[in-house]
Amino acid sequence: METLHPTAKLMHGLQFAASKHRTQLRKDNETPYINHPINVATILAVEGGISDENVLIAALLHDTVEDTDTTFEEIEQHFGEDICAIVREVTDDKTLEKQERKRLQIEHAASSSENAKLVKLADKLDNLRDLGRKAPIGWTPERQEQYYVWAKKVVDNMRGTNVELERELDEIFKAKKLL
Ligand SMILES: Nc1nc2c(ncn2[C@@H]2O[C@H](COP(=O)(O)OP(=O)(O)O)[C@@H](OP(=O)(O)OP(=O)(O)O)[C@H]2O)c(=O)[nH]1
Ligand SMILES: [Mn+2]
Repeated sequence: METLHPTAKLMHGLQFAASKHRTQLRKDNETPYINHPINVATILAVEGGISDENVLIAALLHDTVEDTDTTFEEIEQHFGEDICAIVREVTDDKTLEKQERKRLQIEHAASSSENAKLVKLADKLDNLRDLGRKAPIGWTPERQEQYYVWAKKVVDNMRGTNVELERELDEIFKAKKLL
């Protein structure tokens, strides 16, 4: 793995994530799940101006452990400990109650590494954009509103990380009268 050049490593991340998420759809029940990790990495590169491949690859892999059978050992084996550390930081512990998981995201956001904050900001931005386009099946307007309110609390604990991404997030919060 270490011998791969940066673009090859990026392509491997894309392929690994696509393979792991291959059977999954987003909660709109029509979009292939992999679109989301691709969006998160693209937001970082194109909108956030991030060129650090470790961050972009971590973005591609960010939901593999949380939402598929992927283990951190596998990530470390294939992509090394730096990328694995970022993925670890942005992975929720799914054995916890949902309320506790949501609370911990707000808390952990503040003490996260800069790289993990970047991935988390882009993750929130893509999820909020998705929500604005088409809500997940079964989400009531109240549930949608709650997601915006919670996402803002997470984002508020990561301010000062990336001007462009925070500006995009703030436009969304302003439109929802949360800012
Ligand atoms: N807006 C939106 N979200 C969808 C869709 N499909 C899947 N998701 C995922 O749903 C998660 C948010 O749903 P919740 O009910 O709040 O959380 P949960 O899945 O962890 O229980 C996000 O997970 P996450 O990536 O782990 O992010 P986050 O929970 O840290 O924000 C998001 O990626 C979709 O079509 N639209
Ligand atoms: Mn995600």
